[in-house]
Amino acid sequence: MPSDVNVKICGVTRPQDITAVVDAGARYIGLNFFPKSPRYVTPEKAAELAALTPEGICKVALVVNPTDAELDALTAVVPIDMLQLHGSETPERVAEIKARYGLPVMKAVGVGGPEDLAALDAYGRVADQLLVDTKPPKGADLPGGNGLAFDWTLIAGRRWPVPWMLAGGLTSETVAEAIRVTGARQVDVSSAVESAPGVKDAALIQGFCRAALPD
Ligand SMILES: O=C(O)c1ccccc1NCC(=O)[C@H](O)[C@H](O)COP(=O)(O)O
Repeated sequence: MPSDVNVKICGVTRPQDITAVVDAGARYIGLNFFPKSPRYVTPEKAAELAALTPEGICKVALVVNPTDAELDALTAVVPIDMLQLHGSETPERVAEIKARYGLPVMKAVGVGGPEDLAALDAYGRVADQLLVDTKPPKGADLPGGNGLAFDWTLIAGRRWPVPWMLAGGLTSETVAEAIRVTGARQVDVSSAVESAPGVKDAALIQGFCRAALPD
């Protein structure tokens, strides 16, 4: 197991989730501002969670095709460290948001097949990080957080000029293999560390991080 793996626990909603993330050794938390998500938090709730998050844990704001007004309102209230764009934002919009807010931007790209790999190369030239996630199935309610994995061999050996994070259906049973196949140094999880949609489970978070992080 590589010694420099980082874990992102996405979709924290309660103070005890922050404690679980810290105790498990994860380095990122995802604050979900997508209203249709069971992990959605208001900016006010997110500000409370951010205040409980120690230095050294990266606070990532997850948004989907946000307007400038939405980002203005969010960043005025929540002290975030990174924006995660999880919609159909173009590379030009990514650059625009980076310039306007002066925050690092992680662009999520859905992978379903080899036809999706060119987008990773394009966003890898403008975003600060990539989130390599599973492309949502047709008709899915959510653009992410579906608990579905993609074929990791599609990205085996591929590299981009920016750090990247593997996501999509990872579990404590599969994350070590996913890291081995893809060479990922950062991994992201939401569904598999929940006891119910939107309810993070400390034991599952611990188990996932134990499986992903070196001894
Ligand atoms: O998690 C959500 O509900 C969500 C909703 C809308 C856009 C993105 C969303 N999640 C993005 C993430 O970064 C997830 O952690 C990632 O897609 C992996 O989720 P999972 O497959 O459930 O581990």
